[in-house]
Amino acid sequence: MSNIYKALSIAGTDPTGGAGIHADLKTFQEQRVYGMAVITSVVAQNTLGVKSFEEVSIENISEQIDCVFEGIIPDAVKTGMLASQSIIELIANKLKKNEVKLYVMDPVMVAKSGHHLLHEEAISSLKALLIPLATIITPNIPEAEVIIGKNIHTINDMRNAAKEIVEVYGAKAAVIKGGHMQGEARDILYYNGEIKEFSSARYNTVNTHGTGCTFSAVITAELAKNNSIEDSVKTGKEFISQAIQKTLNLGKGQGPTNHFAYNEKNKGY
Ligand SMILES: Nc1ncnc2c1ncn2[C@@H]1O[C@H](COP(=O)(O)OP(=O)(O)O)[C@@H](O)[C@H]1O
Ligand SMILES: Cc1ncc(COP(=O)(O)O)c(N)n1
Repeated sequence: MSNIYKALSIAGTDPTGGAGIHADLKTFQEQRVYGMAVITSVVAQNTLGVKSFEEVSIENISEQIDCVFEGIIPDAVKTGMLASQSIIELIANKLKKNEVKLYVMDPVMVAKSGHHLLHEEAISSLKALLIPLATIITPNIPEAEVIIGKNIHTINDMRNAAKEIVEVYGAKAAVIKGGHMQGEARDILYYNGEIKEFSSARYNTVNTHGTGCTFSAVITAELAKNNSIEDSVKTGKEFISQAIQKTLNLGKGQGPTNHFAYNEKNKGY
């Protein structure tokens, strides 16, 4: 058997399997990376929206993380829904203590259904404590606006935001996702002083629940396999475009994406 690469997701749950930890583990598996998960928050949600969530205690999250690092050291770590300031503080300490070198930060703030998944007062610690640790941060447009405190209307605004998040807030790379714009779905990467763009057609579907989770999980899996930041984003974009285009049409509201589609196209299974 070839080398086994391992990835860890630290995030919230989705019992219907479209977003959060569930989407991340499916994605790691599709990308042939051994998947692990630490749960920060148990969310009651489905394709119609979020009903409620309960945060896991700090003590328990801390022990979950210690259990992972005691036994199986991940090659890359991603974070998704972190819910509170104290969880953010804990995760920042654990990432530092365990000398995590490849860290993908999906700064989850508000679900597509409109429900807040991060307490407002936690945003300043997210910026101060986690962004400087990130190998790459993957905000959507509303999240990037909150981070930089400016509105984003154009592709040029997206380029400036990606640059600012790296140069001012301290991430190594930033990719601003264009799912919330009109026209082509264009994502903008700023890394190493350069802007790179990744585009696809915009598919006319409501089934985009968990797109950001899945996209950042692909990037995490690809980084875990020692791929470059740019190649990892490119694969993330190809994976998510297929997953949106070949919709599964599940649920009564905003359905999940199709995690099978990328490998069905590329590997024939
Ligand atoms: N309707 C769509 N058609 C094609 N790509 C899309 C569509 N919606 C989102 N994407 C892509 O999915 C990824 C996730 O983007 P986005 O929806 O902005 O993230 P989030 O789930 O965090 O809000 C990005 O690569 C984005 O360009
Ligand atoms: C646990 C969890 N994490 C993240 C999202 C965001 O996904 P989306 O914005 O597509 O609803 C979510 N709904 N649930």
